[in-house]
Amino acid sequence: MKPKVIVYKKVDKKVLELLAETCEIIYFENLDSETYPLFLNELEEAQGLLGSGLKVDKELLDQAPQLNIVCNISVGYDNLDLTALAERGIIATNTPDVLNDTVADTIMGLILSTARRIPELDQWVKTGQWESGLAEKWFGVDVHHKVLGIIGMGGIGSAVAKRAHFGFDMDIIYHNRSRNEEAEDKYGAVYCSMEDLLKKSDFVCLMTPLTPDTVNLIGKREFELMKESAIFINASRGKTVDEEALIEALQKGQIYGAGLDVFVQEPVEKNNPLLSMKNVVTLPHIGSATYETRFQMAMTAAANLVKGLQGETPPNLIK
Ligand SMILES: NC(=O)C1=CN([C@@H]2O[C@H](COP(=O)(O)OP(=O)(O)OC[C@H]3O[C@@H](n4cnc5c(N)ncnc54)[C@H](OP(=O)(O)O)[C@@H]3O)[C@@H](O)[C@H]2O)C=CC1
Ligand SMILES: O=CC(=O)O
Repeated sequence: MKPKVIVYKKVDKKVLELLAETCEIIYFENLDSETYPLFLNELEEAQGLLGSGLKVDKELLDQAPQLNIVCNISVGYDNLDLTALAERGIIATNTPDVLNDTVADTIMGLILSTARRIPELDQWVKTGQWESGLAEKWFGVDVHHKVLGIIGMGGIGSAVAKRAHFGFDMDIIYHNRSRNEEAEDKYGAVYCSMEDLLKKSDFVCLMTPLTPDTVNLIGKREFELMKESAIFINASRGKTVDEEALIEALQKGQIYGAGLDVFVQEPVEKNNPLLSMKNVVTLPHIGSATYETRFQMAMTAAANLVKGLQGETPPNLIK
């Protein structure tokens, strides 16, 4: 008998075909108030779970006595309670690397659109306000030849460094808990302390995972250390930043602007002050959201699931 797996996210039919070779699939294109109770019913017998964003905690796992493997269609896995999974002998996987270039493109987009005020000027043109030459008050700031500080020089951070170094002649500085010699060799990235990075960077790009160590990694003190001309970019997770402190730093003019793909609460609350700031560019967590990359991520997750259920070590096992 084929093992039963639940796919709880819309995926390409090729992904379902791959899974169908070895699994019985219960498919929910998304989980909402209507489908969630049905999902819970199926969980009772499920041996595998494939999707993204679902909070997999003790409470959920108590309803999944047959579960062997949880496969995230994402590189981040802060939605998983790894201790609860380990206690039950359930393995988990993610999808690193396949999304690095796409997320790095999104980050470069945030850097450029914040520095050059692209969304603001787009609105200015479309609302018929372009009636004469461009006054200086609409000027932006340069990106090229500036200092880019990357906090979290991993897969995505390195792909950002590559673009910034080769494409924009930027000087790259970075902070991790350990050195990334490959990024140093390839992109001339210079390792520095967090404090130095914050003081020296024209663009501060946060790209760490969300872990107990990185909750509110950037807060009041960190914004105070940044240059007044600094642009802060976050595409990691909303909770790596103290959002109140970010709002305050922007309101006080402690930093020049921010480009944000992630928020503490997603979807972001309509009354979040960040949404009414002209010097803040916001995106709805689209880092990896291209057809090609989401397809690759789902295929990677499916390959992990198949291997795991065959009793082999999946390629992207979370340790
Ligand atoms: N906006 C979006 O759509 C997306 C967001 N993401 C987010 O980006 C995160 C990073 O992804 P990825 O680059 O693949 O991950 P990697 O694991 O490749 O890189 C993470 C980097 O963060 C560093 N890091 C971890 N903890 C700390 C810390 N406490 N202080 C300083 N540096 C730290 C690590 O270095 P070291 O261990 O040496 O400290 C590592 O270099 C994901 O976990 C996810 O949350 C990912 C994809 C899309
Ligand atoms: O946020 C997306 C991810 O892949 O992690």
